[in-house]
Amino acid sequence: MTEATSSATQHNDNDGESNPYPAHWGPTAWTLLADLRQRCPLVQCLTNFVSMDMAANTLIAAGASPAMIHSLGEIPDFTPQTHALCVNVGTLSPSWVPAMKAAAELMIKLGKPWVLDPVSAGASGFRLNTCLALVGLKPTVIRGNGSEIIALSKASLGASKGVESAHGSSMDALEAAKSLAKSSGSVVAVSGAVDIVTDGNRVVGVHNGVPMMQKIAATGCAVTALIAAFVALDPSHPLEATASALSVFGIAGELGMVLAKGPASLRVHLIDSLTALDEAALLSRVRIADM
Ligand SMILES: Nc1ncnc2c1ncn2[C@@H]1O[C@H](COP(=O)(O)OP(=O)(O)OP(=O)(O)O)[C@@H](O)[C@H]1O
Ligand SMILES: Cc1ncsc1CCO
Ligand SMILES: [Mg+2]
Repeated sequence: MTEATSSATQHNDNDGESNPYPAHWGPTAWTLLADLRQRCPLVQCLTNFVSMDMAANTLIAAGASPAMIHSLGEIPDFTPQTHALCVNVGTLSPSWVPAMKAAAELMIKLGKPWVLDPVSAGASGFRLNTCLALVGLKPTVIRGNGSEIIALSKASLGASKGVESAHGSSMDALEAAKSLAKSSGSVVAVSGAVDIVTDGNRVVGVHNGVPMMQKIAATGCAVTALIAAFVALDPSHPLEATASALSVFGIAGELGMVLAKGPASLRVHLIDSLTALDEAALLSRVRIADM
Protein backbone atom coordinates (compact mmCIF):
# COMPACT_ATOMS: atom_id res chain seq x y z
CA MET A 1 0.00 0.00 0.00
CA THR A 2 1.37 3.44 -0.89
CA GLU A 3 1.68 6.19 1.67
CA ALA A 4 -1.17 8.00 -0.11
CA THR A 5 -3.53 5.03 0.05
CA SER A 6 -2.78 4.28 3.66
CA SER A 7 -3.51 7.81 4.86
CA ALA A 8 -6.67 7.87 2.75
CA THR A 9 -8.03 4.75 4.38
CA GLN A 10 -7.96 6.51 7.71
CA HIS A 11 -10.23 9.31 6.63
CA ASN A 12 -12.76 7.24 4.73
CA ASP A 13 -13.07 3.88 6.39
CA ASN A 14 -16.82 4.01 6.97
CA ASP A 15 -16.45 3.85 10.72
CA GLY A 16 -20.09 4.60 11.42
CA GLU A 17 -21.39 7.87 12.80
CA SER A 18 -18.05 9.72 12.78
CA ASN A 19 -17.78 9.41 9.01
CA PRO A 20 -19.73 12.19 7.22
CA TYR A 21 -19.22 10.64 3.79
CA PRO A 22 -22.05 8.25 2.83
CA ALA A 23 -20.65 4.92 1.60
CA HIS A 24 -22.71 4.85 -1.61
CA TRP A 25 -20.66 7.59 -3.27
CA GLY A 26 -17.52 5.47 -3.67
CA PRO A 27 -19.25 2.73 -5.71
CA THR A 28 -21.16 5.40 -7.67
CA ALA A 29 -17.94 7.15 -8.69
CA TRP A 30 -16.13 3.88 -9.42
CA THR A 31 -18.99 2.52 -11.54
CA LEU A 32 -18.95 5.70 -13.63
CA LEU A 33 -15.16 5.70 -14.05
CA ALA A 34 -15.13 2.00 -14.99
CA ASP A 35 -17.96 2.62 -17.46
CA LEU A 36 -16.07 5.59 -18.91
CA ARG A 37 -12.99 3.43 -19.50
CA GLN A 38 -15.18 0.78 -21.15
CA ARG A 39 -17.22 3.12 -23.37
CA CYS A 40 -14.62 5.83 -24.10
CA PRO A 41 -17.12 8.67 -24.72
CA LEU A 42 -16.25 11.19 -27.43
CA VAL A 43 -16.24 14.70 -25.95
CA GLN A 44 -16.17 17.74 -28.22
CA CYS A 45 -14.57 20.76 -26.57
CA LEU A 46 -14.92 24.33 -27.77
CA THR A 47 -12.47 25.52 -25.18
CA ASN A 48 -9.88 28.21 -24.56
CA PHE A 49 -6.35 28.11 -25.93
CA VAL A 50 -4.80 27.83 -22.44
CA SER A 51 -6.82 24.75 -21.51
CA MET A 52 -6.76 22.73 -24.74
CA ASP A 53 -3.77 20.60 -23.75
CA MET A 54 -4.74 20.06 -20.09
CA ALA A 55 -8.38 19.29 -20.89
CA ALA A 56 -7.50 16.86 -23.70
CA ASN A 57 -4.95 15.02 -21.57
CA THR A 58 -7.33 14.86 -18.60
CA LEU A 59 -9.99 13.28 -20.82
CA ILE A 60 -7.53 10.75 -22.23
CA ALA A 61 -6.16 9.91 -18.77
CA ALA A 62 -9.68 9.20 -17.53
CA GLY A 63 -10.43 6.98 -20.54
CA ALA A 64 -12.45 9.35 -22.73
CA SER A 65 -11.73 10.62 -26.23
CA PRO A 66 -11.31 14.40 -26.68
CA ALA A 67 -11.84 16.41 -29.86
CA MET A 68 -10.94 20.12 -29.73
CA ILE A 69 -12.98 20.88 -32.86
CA HIS A 70 -14.48 24.35 -32.87
CA SER A 71 -15.22 25.63 -36.34
CA LEU A 72 -18.84 26.45 -37.16
CA GLY A 73 -18.68 24.71 -40.52
CA GLU A 74 -17.79 21.35 -39.00
CA ILE A 75 -20.57 21.23 -36.42
CA PRO A 76 -23.35 19.70 -38.59
CA ASP A 77 -21.13 16.76 -39.56
CA PHE A 78 -19.10 16.27 -36.41
CA THR A 79 -21.20 17.20 -33.36
CA PRO A 80 -23.82 14.44 -33.91
CA GLN A 81 -21.03 11.87 -33.55
CA THR A 82 -20.14 13.06 -30.04
CA HIS A 83 -21.44 11.83 -26.69
CA ALA A 84 -21.04 15.16 -24.86
CA LEU A 85 -20.02 18.75 -25.52
CA CYS A 86 -17.96 21.14 -23.38
CA VAL A 87 -18.19 24.88 -24.10
CA ASN A 88 -15.63 27.09 -22.34
CA VAL A 89 -15.49 30.86 -22.92
CA GLY A 90 -11.98 31.41 -21.49
CA THR A 91 -10.40 33.06 -24.53
CA LEU A 92 -13.64 34.27 -26.05
CA SER A 93 -13.78 36.34 -29.21
CA PRO A 94 -16.90 37.24 -31.22
CA SER A 95 -16.05 34.85 -34.05
CA TRP A 96 -16.35 31.84 -31.71
CA VAL A 97 -19.83 32.60 -30.40
CA PRO A 98 -21.92 31.28 -33.35
CA ALA A 99 -20.16 27.91 -33.19
CA MET A 100 -20.68 27.67 -29.42
CA LYS A 101 -24.38 28.37 -29.81
CA ALA A 102 -24.82 26.08 -32.81
CA ALA A 103 -23.09 23.16 -31.10
CA ALA A 104 -25.11 23.60 -27.90
CA GLU A 105 -28.39 23.89 -29.83
CA LEU A 106 -27.59 20.75 -31.80
CA MET A 107 -26.81 18.77 -28.64
CA ILE A 108 -30.13 19.80 -27.11
CA LYS A 109 -31.94 18.83 -30.33
CA LEU A 110 -30.20 15.45 -30.27
CA GLY A 111 -31.02 14.92 -26.58
CA LYS A 112 -27.34 14.77 -25.62
CA PRO A 113 -25.65 16.51 -22.69
CA TRP A 114 -23.55 19.65 -22.83
CA VAL A 115 -21.58 21.47 -20.14
CA LEU A 116 -20.71 25.18 -19.81
CA ASP A 117 -17.58 26.68 -18.19
CA PRO A 118 -18.34 30.42 -17.84
CA VAL A 119 -14.72 31.56 -17.38
CA SER A 120 -14.58 35.05 -15.89
CA ALA A 121 -18.27 35.60 -16.68
CA GLY A 122 -18.35 38.90 -14.78
CA ALA A 123 -15.27 40.43 -16.42
CA SER A 124 -17.00 42.26 -19.28
CA GLY A 125 -20.41 42.89 -20.75
CA PHE A 126 -19.57 40.87 -23.86
CA ARG A 127 -18.53 37.87 -21.79
CA LEU A 128 -21.50 38.10 -19.43
CA ASN A 129 -24.04 38.44 -22.24
CA THR A 130 -22.50 35.54 -24.14
CA CYS A 131 -22.58 33.37 -21.03
CA LEU A 132 -26.19 34.33 -20.27
CA ALA A 133 -27.20 33.45 -23.85
CA LEU A 134 -25.45 30.08 -23.47
CA VAL A 135 -27.22 29.46 -20.14
CA GLY A 136 -30.45 30.07 -22.06
CA LEU A 137 -29.53 27.09 -24.25
CA LYS A 138 -30.01 24.78 -21.25
CA PRO A 139 -26.61 23.36 -20.37
CA THR A 140 -26.84 20.05 -18.51
CA VAL A 141 -24.18 21.33 -16.08
CA ILE A 142 -22.59 24.72 -15.42
CA ARG A 143 -19.21 24.54 -13.63
CA GLY A 144 -17.38 27.67 -12.50
CA ASN A 145 -15.52 29.17 -9.59
CA GLY A 146 -17.33 31.22 -6.95
CA SER A 147 -17.04 34.61 -8.67
CA GLU A 148 -18.20 33.21 -12.01
CA ILE A 149 -21.31 31.56 -10.55
CA ILE A 150 -22.20 34.70 -8.57
CA ALA A 151 -21.84 36.90 -11.70
CA LEU A 152 -24.04 34.53 -13.74
CA SER A 153 -26.63 34.17 -11.03
CA LYS A 154 -26.95 37.93 -10.54
CA ALA A 155 -26.50 38.61 -14.29
CA SER A 156 -24.11 41.40 -13.37
CA LEU A 157 -20.46 42.26 -13.77
CA GLY A 158 -18.57 41.45 -10.61
CA ALA A 159 -15.33 41.07 -8.77
CA SER A 160 -12.91 38.41 -9.92
CA LYS A 161 -9.13 38.24 -10.18
CA GLY A 162 -9.10 37.74 -13.94
CA VAL A 163 -9.97 34.08 -14.44
CA GLU A 164 -9.54 33.28 -10.74
CA SER A 165 -12.21 33.62 -8.08
CA ALA A 166 -12.13 36.75 -5.92
CA HIS A 167 -14.27 34.90 -3.39
CA GLY A 168 -12.33 33.06 -0.71
CA SER A 169 -14.65 30.09 -0.46
CA SER A 170 -17.00 28.24 -2.77
CA MET A 171 -19.52 28.49 0.10
CA ASP A 172 -19.82 32.23 -0.64
CA ALA A 173 -21.54 31.17 -3.87
CA LEU A 174 -23.89 28.55 -2.39
CA GLU A 175 -27.08 30.62 -2.59
CA ALA A 176 -26.10 31.94 -6.05
CA ALA A 177 -25.51 28.37 -7.23
CA LYS A 178 -28.90 27.19 -5.98
CA SER A 179 -30.66 30.16 -7.52
CA LEU A 180 -28.87 29.68 -10.87
CA ALA A 181 -29.71 25.98 -10.86
CA LYS A 182 -33.39 26.75 -10.25
CA SER A 183 -33.61 29.48 -12.89
CA SER A 184 -31.63 27.58 -15.56
CA GLY A 185 -32.65 23.97 -14.94
CA SER A 186 -28.94 23.08 -14.99
CA VAL A 187 -26.92 21.32 -12.33
CA VAL A 188 -24.48 23.95 -11.02
CA ALA A 189 -21.02 23.17 -9.64
CA VAL A 190 -18.79 25.66 -7.81
CA SER A 191 -15.16 24.58 -7.50
CA GLY A 192 -12.92 25.36 -4.55
CA ALA A 193 -11.48 23.70 -1.45
CA VAL A 194 -14.92 22.08 -1.24
CA ASP A 195 -16.65 21.71 -4.58
CA ILE A 196 -20.39 22.37 -4.30
CA VAL A 197 -22.83 20.63 -6.64
CA THR A 198 -26.54 21.46 -6.66
CA ASP A 199 -29.68 20.99 -8.72
CA GLY A 200 -31.34 23.81 -6.80
CA ASN A 201 -32.74 21.57 -4.07
CA ARG A 202 -30.18 18.93 -3.22
CA VAL A 203 -26.63 20.12 -2.42
CA VAL A 204 -23.53 17.94 -2.08
CA GLY A 205 -19.97 18.91 -1.17
CA VAL A 206 -16.92 17.20 -2.69
CA HIS A 207 -14.00 17.29 -0.26
CA ASN A 208 -11.24 16.00 -2.52
CA GLY A 209 -8.29 17.78 -4.15
CA VAL A 210 -5.24 19.71 -2.94
CA PRO A 211 -4.73 23.51 -2.79
CA MET A 212 -1.86 23.38 -5.30
CA MET A 213 -4.34 22.44 -8.04
CA GLN A 214 -5.22 26.15 -8.15
CA LYS A 215 -1.62 26.91 -9.13
CA ILE A 216 -1.90 24.99 -12.40
CA ALA A 217 -3.51 26.89 -15.27
CA ALA A 218 -6.76 25.36 -16.47
CA THR A 219 -7.39 22.70 -13.83
CA GLY A 220 -10.90 24.13 -13.57
CA CYS A 221 -11.34 23.94 -17.35
CA ALA A 222 -10.02 20.37 -17.33
CA VAL A 223 -12.46 19.22 -14.65
CA THR A 224 -15.33 20.80 -16.61
CA ALA A 225 -14.33 18.67 -19.61
CA LEU A 226 -14.17 15.63 -17.33
CA ILE A 227 -17.68 16.43 -16.04
CA ALA A 228 -18.88 16.37 -19.67
CA ALA A 229 -17.41 12.87 -20.10
CA PHE A 230 -19.07 11.63 -16.89
CA VAL A 231 -22.42 13.17 -17.79
CA ALA A 232 -22.26 11.43 -21.19
CA LEU A 233 -22.43 8.10 -19.36
CA ASP A 234 -25.59 8.85 -17.42
CA PRO A 235 -27.27 12.05 -18.63
CA SER A 236 -30.34 11.40 -16.47
CA HIS A 237 -28.27 11.73 -13.24
CA PRO A 238 -26.14 14.84 -13.83
CA LEU A 239 -25.68 15.67 -10.14
CA GLU A 240 -24.19 12.23 -9.40
CA ALA A 241 -22.01 12.35 -12.52
CA THR A 242 -20.76 15.86 -11.72
CA ALA A 243 -19.89 15.11 -8.08
CA SER A 244 -18.17 11.89 -9.15
CA ALA A 245 -16.05 13.65 -11.80
CA LEU A 246 -14.99 16.34 -9.31
CA SER A 247 -14.10 13.70 -6.74
CA VAL A 248 -12.11 11.58 -9.22
CA PHE A 249 -10.17 14.64 -10.44
CA GLY A 250 -9.50 15.72 -6.84
CA ILE A 251 -8.29 12.23 -5.93
CA ALA A 252 -5.90 12.30 -8.91
CA GLY A 253 -4.57 15.56 -7.49
CA GLU A 254 -4.17 14.06 -4.01
CA LEU A 255 -2.30 11.04 -5.36
CA GLY A 256 -0.22 13.21 -7.70
CA MET A 257 0.71 15.49 -4.80
CA VAL A 258 2.59 12.63 -3.10
CA LEU A 259 5.20 12.76 -5.90
CA ALA A 260 4.98 16.44 -6.92
CA LYS A 261 7.67 19.03 -6.22
CA GLY A 262 5.50 21.97 -7.35
CA PRO A 263 2.68 22.87 -9.77
CA ALA A 264 4.51 21.79 -12.93
CA SER A 265 5.23 18.29 -11.66
CA LEU A 266 1.80 18.08 -10.00
CA ARG A 267 0.29 18.56 -13.46
CA VAL A 268 2.27 15.57 -14.73
CA HIS A 269 1.59 13.39 -11.69
CA LEU A 270 -2.12 14.29 -11.64
CA ILE A 271 -2.46 12.98 -15.21
CA ASP A 272 -0.45 9.85 -14.35
CA SER A 273 -2.52 9.26 -11.20
CA LEU A 274 -5.78 9.66 -13.09
CA THR A 275 -4.60 7.13 -15.67
CA ALA A 276 -3.61 4.61 -12.97
CA LEU A 277 -6.49 5.23 -10.54
CA ASP A 278 -7.82 1.87 -9.36
CA GLU A 279 -10.90 0.82 -7.45
CA ALA A 280 -9.22 0.42 -4.05
CA ALA A 281 -7.58 3.85 -4.12
CA LEU A 282 -10.79 5.49 -5.35
CA LEU A 283 -13.05 3.79 -2.78
CA SER A 284 -10.74 4.73 0.09
CA ARG A 285 -10.55 8.39 -0.97
CA VAL A 286 -13.97 9.51 -2.26
CA ARG A 287 -15.20 12.25 0.09
CA ILE A 288 -18.65 13.43 -0.96
CA ALA A 289 -21.17 14.58 1.64
CA ASP A 290 -24.71 15.90 1.64
CA MET A 291 -24.90 19.55 2.70
N1 LIG B 1 -8.13 24.86 -1.86
C1 LIG B 1 -8.34 23.78 -2.61
N2 LIG B 1 -8.21 22.55 -2.08
C2 LIG B 1 -8.42 21.46 -2.83
N3 LIG B 1 -8.77 21.48 -4.15
C3 LIG B 1 -8.92 22.68 -4.73
C4 LIG B 1 -8.73 23.89 -4.00
N4 LIG B 1 -8.96 24.93 -4.84
C5 LIG B 1 -9.30 24.40 -6.03
N5 LIG B 1 -9.28 23.05 -5.97
C6 LIG B 1 -9.57 22.13 -7.08
O1 LIG B 1 -8.87 22.63 -8.22
C7 LIG B 1 -9.66 22.48 -9.40
C8 LIG B 1 -9.83 23.83 -10.08
O2 LIG B 1 -10.67 24.63 -9.30
P1 LIG B 1 -10.63 26.22 -9.37
O3 LIG B 1 -11.67 26.71 -8.44
O4 LIG B 1 -9.24 26.70 -9.17
O5 LIG B 1 -11.12 26.43 -10.87
P2 LIG B 1 -11.01 27.70 -11.82
O6 LIG B 1 -10.84 28.95 -11.02
O7 LIG B 1 -12.13 27.66 -12.78
O8 LIG B 1 -9.65 27.33 -12.58
P3 LIG B 1 -9.15 27.68 -14.07
O9 LIG B 1 -9.94 28.86 -14.53
O10 LIG B 1 -7.69 27.95 -13.89
O11 LIG B 1 -9.37 26.52 -14.93
C9 LIG B 1 -10.98 21.83 -8.95
O12 LIG B 1 -10.89 20.45 -9.19
C10 LIG B 1 -11.04 22.12 -7.45
O13 LIG B 1 -11.71 21.11 -6.75
C1 LIG C 1 -5.45 32.08 -17.86
C2 LIG C 1 -6.63 32.03 -18.74
N1 LIG C 1 -7.02 33.12 -19.44
C3 LIG C 1 -8.11 32.92 -20.17
S1 LIG C 1 -8.72 31.34 -20.04
C4 LIG C 1 -7.46 30.91 -18.98
C5 LIG C 1 -7.33 29.54 -18.42
C6 LIG C 1 -7.89 29.39 -17.05
O1 LIG C 1 -9.23 29.66 -16.96
MG1 LIG D 1 -12.24 28.57 -14.59
